[in-house]
Amino acid sequence: MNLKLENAYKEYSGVRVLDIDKLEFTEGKIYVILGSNGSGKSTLVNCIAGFNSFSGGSVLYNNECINYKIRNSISIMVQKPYLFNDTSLNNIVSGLKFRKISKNEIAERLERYLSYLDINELKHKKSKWLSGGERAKIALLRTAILETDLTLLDEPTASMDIESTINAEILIKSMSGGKRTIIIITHDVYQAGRIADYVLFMDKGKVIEMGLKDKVLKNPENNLVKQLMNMKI
Ligand SMILES: Nc1ncnc2c1ncn2[C@@H]1O[C@H](COP(=O)(O)OP(=O)(O)OP(=O)(O)O)[C@@H](O)[C@H]1O
Repeated sequence: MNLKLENAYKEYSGVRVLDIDKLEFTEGKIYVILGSNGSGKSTLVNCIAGFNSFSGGSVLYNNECINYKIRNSISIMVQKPYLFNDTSLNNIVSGLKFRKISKNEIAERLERYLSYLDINELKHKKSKWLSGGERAKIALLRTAILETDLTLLDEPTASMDIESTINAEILIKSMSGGKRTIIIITHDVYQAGRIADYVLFMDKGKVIEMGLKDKVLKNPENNLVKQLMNMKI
């Protein structure tokens, strides 16, 4: 898959909160988006996924405008995931059932994906009883199991404990193996170092730095990114 944005922007009441000159995402790579609060990270992924809409500009997926058919190739775990009032397991497979995936295929994917995150005790629990980190694990599995060509993850591990975070990262890396592309938002620079191929840095709606992980994290060009990287503890 290839996703190209050009002059894509989002405005609320005339105020531009997202302003992308040119941005391209390519097949089989993990892109990590870092940046300050309110810099437009969620707006960007929500607009790509169709949860929100760009106010203008060009957004091409494999050289086509994003339409209903293409949306099936894109999945998103939003920042505050909504879980259905059902068991964890039913939440995880809900998207697959909606897409009419066969029972055998669902069983095979469940076995594969549940091996990454230990949710044995949560499987039959109703979502309303889950803790914040537990909800995040179910929401991540529900998104990952769809195996879409493009997966967008908005701070997927923000509420997870240390072990779950590392396991989630192993899952995320396995998802990208081969052709799938992952765009993930995080505030954890070390997480970016562990999983990214490319890192993007956003500020005030703009991408102020983008490049290979080592370049952006160790030798950035933008002054703000330089300052922030020097603040790392
Ligand atoms: N519906 C809305 N109406 C007006 N402003 C909005 C709306 N939704 C988002 N914004 C503004 O758009 C800007 C970008 O928000 P966004 O959620 O994309 O930031 P973010 O980089 O994901 O932040 P965080 O790191 O805090 O999650 C913010 O200033 C926010 O207040």
